[in-house]
Amino acid sequence: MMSNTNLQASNVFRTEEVRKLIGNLDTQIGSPGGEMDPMERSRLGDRFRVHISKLVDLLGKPNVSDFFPVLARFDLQGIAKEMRGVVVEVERIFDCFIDAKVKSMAAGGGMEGEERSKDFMGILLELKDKQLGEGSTFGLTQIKAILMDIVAGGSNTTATMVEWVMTELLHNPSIMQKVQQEVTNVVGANNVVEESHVSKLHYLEAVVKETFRLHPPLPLLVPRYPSESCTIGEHTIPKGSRVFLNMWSIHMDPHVWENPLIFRPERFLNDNSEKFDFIGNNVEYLPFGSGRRVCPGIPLAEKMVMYLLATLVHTYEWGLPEGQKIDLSEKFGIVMRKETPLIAVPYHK
Ligand code: HEM
Repeated sequence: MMSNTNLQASNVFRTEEVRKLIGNLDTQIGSPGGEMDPMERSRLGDRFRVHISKLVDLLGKPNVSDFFPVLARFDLQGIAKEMRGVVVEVERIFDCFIDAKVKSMAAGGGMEGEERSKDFMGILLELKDKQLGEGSTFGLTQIKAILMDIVAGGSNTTATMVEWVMTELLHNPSIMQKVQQEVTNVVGANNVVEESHVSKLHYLEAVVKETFRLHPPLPLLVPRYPSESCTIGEHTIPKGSRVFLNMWSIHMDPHVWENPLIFRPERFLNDNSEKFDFIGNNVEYLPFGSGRRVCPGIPLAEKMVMYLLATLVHTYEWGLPEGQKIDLSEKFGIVMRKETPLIAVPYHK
């Protein structure tokens, strides 16, 4: 699903969404936005965002049952009950999306036929229909489970990272200017950013990498359970124990990073650009994890974050609402979000 060919084929959806966002922002020039039209709010996508955000919050909530499994059946904090409620809502929304996709595929896939059916949902429905051999149990339940993984793993993280990068850019106006200059040089002052420009935006890439270092989106990655007992340094890790890797702390290690608390994208330029990639080759920098559980969504996440940011900084000047200051505090959770959401004001250039 994340192959170059498939991502290329789904480019049209990303472009459509980014253009829609710009259309929306054009109506909010000079205002902090945030207030959504009630009709908009009731749309499926908005409901979906609320539920996914709640689901991610619940996943990261400290649960006494994790420490005393014998208490799990009592669900003392009501987390399991609340989670079941959210999952039912999300499943209902998936059902609507699946129905709509089945109808559109039956009708020939819409405007560009083949091309338009090449989104994730289209690929999964095709797999279901292909009957993956004797005894295959790949049905709607499995499709919904995969969608849950992909959407929960992909949407909140991507949105959170765009918000963190914009926060750092507003906090560092000279870096914002350099990014804008780079995008203008590559794209042209009067042209619109296309996804194909993204690979040429090296300074923006360094800004994104530095933001991932300072604000790793999954600060503890996903937990590991060693299948055999092992010894690391002086520590024995018993088989089956739950191991968390604290990437937040590794990304701040002064033995690895000079002045680790300073936002300095230059540390990711030139030779360091390849040394610190996203695919988990360097244990000092793992914003997407590493090994068998490395994030499978890296190619899509990289495209989306870069494309969206390049478009936002190229289309508008940005400021804060009157009298407000940037708040860089983090809110701990499975995804590390901002303590207070960023409210930024777009201005015409
Ligand atoms: C900026 C965006 C994203 C960030 C920072 C991010 C980060 C991560 C990290 C750190 C992990 C855990 C890796 C590990 O523990 O080794 C992970 C897992 C995962 N990510 Fe992402 N991710 C992003 C976007 C996406 C997207 C767009 C998708 C799907 C389209 C996705 C799907 C997943 C899935 C399914 C897993 C679980 C993999 C497994 O447990 O085997 N992610 N992600």
